Amino acid sequence: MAVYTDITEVELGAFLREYDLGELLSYKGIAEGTENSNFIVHTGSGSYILTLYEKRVEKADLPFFLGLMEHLAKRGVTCPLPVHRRDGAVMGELAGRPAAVITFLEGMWPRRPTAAHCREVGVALASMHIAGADFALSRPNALSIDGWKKLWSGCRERADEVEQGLEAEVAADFAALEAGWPSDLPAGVIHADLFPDNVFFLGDRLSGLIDFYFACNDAFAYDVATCLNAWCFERDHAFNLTKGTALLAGYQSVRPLSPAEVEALPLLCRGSALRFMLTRLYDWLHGPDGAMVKKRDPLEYVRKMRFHRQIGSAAEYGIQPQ
Ligand SMILES: Nc1ncnc2c1ncn2[C@@H]1O[C@H](COP(=O)(O)OP(=O)(O)OP(=O)(O)O)[C@@H](O)[C@H]1O
Ligand SMILES: N[C@@H](CCO)C(=O)O
Repeated sequence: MAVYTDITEVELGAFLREYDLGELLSYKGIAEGTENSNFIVHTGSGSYILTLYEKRVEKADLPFFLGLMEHLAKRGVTCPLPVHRRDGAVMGELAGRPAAVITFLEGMWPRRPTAAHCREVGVALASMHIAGADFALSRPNALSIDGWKKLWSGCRERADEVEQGLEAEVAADFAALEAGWPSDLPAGVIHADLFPDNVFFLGDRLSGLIDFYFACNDAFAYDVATCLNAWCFERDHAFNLTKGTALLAGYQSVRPLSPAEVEALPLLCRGSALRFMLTRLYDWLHGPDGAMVKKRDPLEYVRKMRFHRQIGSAAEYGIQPQ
């Protein structure tokens, strides 16, 4: 998170009067994250997270995101619960933004993920995929190939400012991905942004998942690909096979991947790397430059795109025969 939109104590006090949370004791902006404005709020009844939804979140999608958290929590996936207002609604408006209050999850995200963390994430991801099966709402993935193209058209001309030759490199990737992108893999509700900073641990035990604001309906194996990218590379950009093996084994201990999913994995990893490279590149070139916003490096994901281009089969990620 970040803080793009600031709020006053008076505004927040008035907003919280719509809830049954007791009096406002204190609140503070949270520096982490990039997408929305988040505050930790302490009231007479406990601690909560207040989120003001910023540019990438459509107000019309909030019932999907907030309803999904409630649905998953009821099925045993630990995640924040949206707090209902006195009138039953789960969202309101604050400082001109759609806003919601969710419960505070204990735990810390792992700054240096280990293979043990990766295994737990694999288990949690597969459990989420299964728990989402009977969620009544659906939402197409706005950041699949068409969405990538829109981002690309907004930064293509300036891509070479970030890395010489990037424009041509990405154009070639688009061609390969469009030609081979699978459309018939097992699909359902996916998290779509399950990076280490969205997974909390208490010691070695996973204590919860947060940040469902990219969740959507898409191929389950695409979510696995996103996690391989986010969890299994080292700071020197090398893929860590032990971590890949652990993540995939954890996932498959709950939901085995089909042969078609395994075969598609290298292309899905490549596509997911392009997706995160593009949102990072877009933000790199277009701001935001507001207070408490840390820009993420697009080149980290350019390196991952290059890695996946030379992968021959999913065995190189550590997939074990089931
Ligand atoms: N339910 C929660 N319980 C405890 N802390 C939370 C909770 N939700 C968010 N946070 C804190 O706020 C930070 C940012 O939250 P979140 O990841 O949802 O923001 P974001 O702007 O959507 O970020 P991202 O860049 O990951 O998309 C988290 O890293 C965590 O420190
Ligand atoms: N997880 C994303 C940012 C939030 O969507 C990234 O690291 O680029």
